[in-house]
Amino acid sequence: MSRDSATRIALIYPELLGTYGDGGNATVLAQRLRWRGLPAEVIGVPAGEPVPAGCDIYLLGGGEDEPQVLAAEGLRQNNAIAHAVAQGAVVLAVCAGYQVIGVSFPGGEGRIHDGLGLVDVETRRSFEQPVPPRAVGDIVVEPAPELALPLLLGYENHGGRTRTLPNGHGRPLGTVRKGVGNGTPDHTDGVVDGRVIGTYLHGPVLAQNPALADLLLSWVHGWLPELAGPPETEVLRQARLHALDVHA
Ligand SMILES: NC(=O)CC[C@H](N)C(=O)O
Repeated sequence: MSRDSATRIALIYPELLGTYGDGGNATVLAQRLRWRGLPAEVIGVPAGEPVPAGCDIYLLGGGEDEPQVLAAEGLRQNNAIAHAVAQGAVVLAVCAGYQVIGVSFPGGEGRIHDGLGLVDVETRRSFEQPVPPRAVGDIVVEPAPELALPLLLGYENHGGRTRTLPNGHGRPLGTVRKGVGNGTPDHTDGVVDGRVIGTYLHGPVLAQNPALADLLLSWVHGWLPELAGPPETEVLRQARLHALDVHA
């Protein structure tokens, strides 16, 4: 079911959660709507500004430890994103953003900080000894079958490891075929709970994975016309999978 009003895409605190170009996820979503003749509005929300209610999609990107703590403190103040999720909004949160939407995460100084509690995951520097090295490099994830998506490609750069709480809601985004992801013994990456997705895939992830972008958009719009490509994306995806020796 499409609608006439512009789809509103909120890009949260890009100066704190924008280190890895994840703001490109907003560009991809807006462009894939416009290519279908549907209006889109990207609303940048600078740190310290109130998060607008009533957006369709909220995007949080990756960041360094201290900016991540500041972002969580700002967002927790009235937890506008949690209210929006309760109204049906979609959230895509990457890396630091993923950690922030969870229940708790470590700051650079090692102290544990509260997250937004949108998903039942917790992040620590490690759940095992010895503490594993930082996860840096390419990551390929086989999405959970019910998502009906092709392989997800990206890169990761994080120290934290993230696990689902006992009896927590949500399921992993998928199984890691290359890389680290959540860094848990089940070799998963990310979480999906309702319309909220967290993942360790940077890239920006939606540029390399247009099918994931369209999944998020379908949660807003229902059915959407098929939209191929752009063709170079598929060429680059195949080249990357070949270089990583990962087969679909
Ligand atoms: N790339 C990131 O967003 C890093 C997240 C977090 N600061 C960590 O290192 O685990």
